[in-house]
Amino acid sequence: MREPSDRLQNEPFRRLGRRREAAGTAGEQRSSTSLLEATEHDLIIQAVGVVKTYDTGKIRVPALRGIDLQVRRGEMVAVMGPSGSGKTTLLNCLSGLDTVDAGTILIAGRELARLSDNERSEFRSRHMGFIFQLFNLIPVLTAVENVELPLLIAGVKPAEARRRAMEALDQVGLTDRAGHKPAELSGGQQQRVAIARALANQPEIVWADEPTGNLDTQNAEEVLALMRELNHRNRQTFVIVTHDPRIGAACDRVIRMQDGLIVDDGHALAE
Ligand SMILES: Nc1ncnc2c1ncn2[C@@H]1O[C@H](COP(=O)(O)OP(=O)(O)OP(=O)(O)O)[C@@H](O)[C@H]1O
Repeated sequence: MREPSDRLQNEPFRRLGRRREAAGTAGEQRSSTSLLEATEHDLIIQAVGVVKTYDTGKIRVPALRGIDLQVRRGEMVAVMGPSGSGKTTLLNCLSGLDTVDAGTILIAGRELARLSDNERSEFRSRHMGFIFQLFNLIPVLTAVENVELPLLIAGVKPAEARRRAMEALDQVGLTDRAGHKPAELSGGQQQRVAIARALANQPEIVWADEPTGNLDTQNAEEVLALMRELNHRNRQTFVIVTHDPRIGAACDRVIRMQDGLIVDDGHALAE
């Protein structure tokens, strides 16, 4: 899992380490504590100087213009900001779905950019879960088949994949809908299946891009409550891109973006 040799390899991360040493405290406590109290092991996301520019041939769009960010294990953070401010790009870059032009990103101590495509995919399937606005369920498969598919692809034996998929459906309260296809489920139920799929491999970190964007108010509230409960119960880290202020209010902190920059990392009060 974690490769100590991958960690703290460059100066910005070493500086961060020294700041924490100077603070001299270990930290199992969450939220109101500042980053200075976090141990290196506590930080599941460390990003320094991340730059991403889309080059469409005709125009160059500077989507991320120098992002520094740290997220602690078990935190639930919202990424908010105006349309086009770079939220989805940030999520895609942090999770290794997209490449960056400059800067360094460590996830659970690993620098994904240094891995081969296969290693990166394997790392993602072992350590990360993804939840998208449009659920991205496969229509011809039942709920349980949708949940177990990534496990089968990751090489988990069928019986074990089915057991874990049913357990994940149980966690999201959908055991009785395991045999239903997506079209036979409500939008909120479909998103809960997608959450079960994201959780089935027990990832350390869950990335969600507008998870309630396609849901009515009641379903959105249920999905939010579910994510919060799972975050508390399993101590999984959630990074949620959202326009929904209720999600922001329910998270441990809100990271605000504007024009490709983080203009507020939500730690101002704590530091
Ligand atoms: N594949 C792409 N090619 C070119 N430009 C892109 C691409 N993807 C995003 N962009 C541009 O990069 C900038 C950041 O986009 P991004 O989708 O990250 O913003 P966002 O904050 O998630 O927006 P929204 O809230 O509308 O989803 C925008 O100016 C967008 O037009």
